[in-house]
Order: sequence, then C-alpha cells, then structure tokens
Amino acid sequence: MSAPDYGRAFAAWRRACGADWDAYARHPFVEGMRDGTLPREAFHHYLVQDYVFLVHFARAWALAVVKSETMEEMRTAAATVDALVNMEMSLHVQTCAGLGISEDRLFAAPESPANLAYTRYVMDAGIAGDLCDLLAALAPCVLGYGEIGARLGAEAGDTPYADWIAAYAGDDYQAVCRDVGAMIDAALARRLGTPFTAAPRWDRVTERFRMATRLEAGFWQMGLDLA
Ligand SMILES: Cc1ncc(CN)c(N)n1
Repeated sequence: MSAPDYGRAFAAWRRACGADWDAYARHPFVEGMRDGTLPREAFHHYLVQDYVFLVHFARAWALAVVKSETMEEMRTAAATVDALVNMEMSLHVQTCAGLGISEDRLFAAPESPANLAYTRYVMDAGIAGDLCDLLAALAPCVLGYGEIGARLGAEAGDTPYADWIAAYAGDDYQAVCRDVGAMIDAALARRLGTPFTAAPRWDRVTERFRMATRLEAGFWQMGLDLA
C-alpha cells in the first residue's frame, strides 16, 4: 500500500529520512499490533506513557497557536489541540478504565526518559525556532500515526489491537492528518518561499523531522522494553 497523501512537505521529509522513517513506521511494536503478537503488557505500558505524551504534545500544539501568523494557521493548530485533548486521549482513558486505571492515575504517571526526551525536544524546537521548526518536529507524530493506521487498517487481520488501529485509520484522524499536512505546506511556503525544498533552511527543518522520527522509534522501543 502506498503512503497516504498528507502534502508535499511530508512526502519530501519522508523520502529524505528513508531508513529512519521505516524504522519508525514499521517498528516491531507496530508489526506486533498488526499481527496480534505484541504482548499485552507492552501495549498497556505504551498506552499509559502515551497518555502522558499526549498531554505534552497538546501543549506543543498550543505553542503552534502562539507561533501562528495567520488565522488559518491558528484555526488548524487550535483544532489539533482539541482533537488531541477531546478525541485521541479518550481512547487511552477508555482502554485504561477497562484495566482499572483511572484518568487521575494516568495524568500522574511518571514519565519514562524516552517520553520526556521526545516531548521536550519538540517543545524546544518550537521555543527556539519558528512555526516551521515546530511543525517539522510535530509532523512525524501526527502524520506517522496516520500512515501507520491507514496501512494497518488495510493489512491487519484479526488482532486484539483492532480498536487502536480503527482509531488511527478512521475518518476523523485521517482528516486531521490532511488538515495538518496542508497547514505545514502553507506555513513553509509563507516563511521559506516556494519551492520550500530549495530554501536554505530546508535542510535544518528536515533534520528536525528526522530527529523526531528517531524519537518516535525510541518511543515504540520503550513500550517493548517496558522501560
Ligand atoms: C508517541 C506518539 N506519537 C504519535 C501519536 C499520534 N498522535 C501518539 N499518540 N503517540
């Protein structure tokens, strides 16, 4: 299955980061969800950490509101904060409630080092740079899960992780990915010019994308290692 179309910047970043991208999007954790062999314990550990991740990730998207220069950018960034806080995190809350873990306990869960490194890297990219730096660091998260969800939705058979796959393969999440992809293209064109891939800053923002991609692979590994 070919990768979904989330815009020009994503396609160029994804190509530039080839091996790093595959190490993330086809990590053994992902393949274990696809074929059902992922240990439940690893998934639960991941899910609790991912709730904490999403708290900080929503803060980083709120920073994108602050760094916006147009109403369109502001609307997409604010809608993404809403989607994270009121849509994506409810999957974690519901699944964990079934395991006897309350939302209060999720909110108070201690962060793993891999989690902390990733979310603070993204936040720092946004604080030190402009919206391009921030979006490049945010993109592997939003769009990577869109790609993984779409592929697993098409390829997975009977797996205990069907709800997780359905959430990311579903229309709501895929629409967020298309909106964010379009926002990234417009934000880069506005600040870097067109074609943005020829701009002097392109390599730097691509390195932001690459580092966030590597931190995503580290996040899956944290789940597998129960670290
Ligand atoms: C670590 C991580 N990366 C991405 C996503 C998808 N928003 C997530 N929930 N968690």
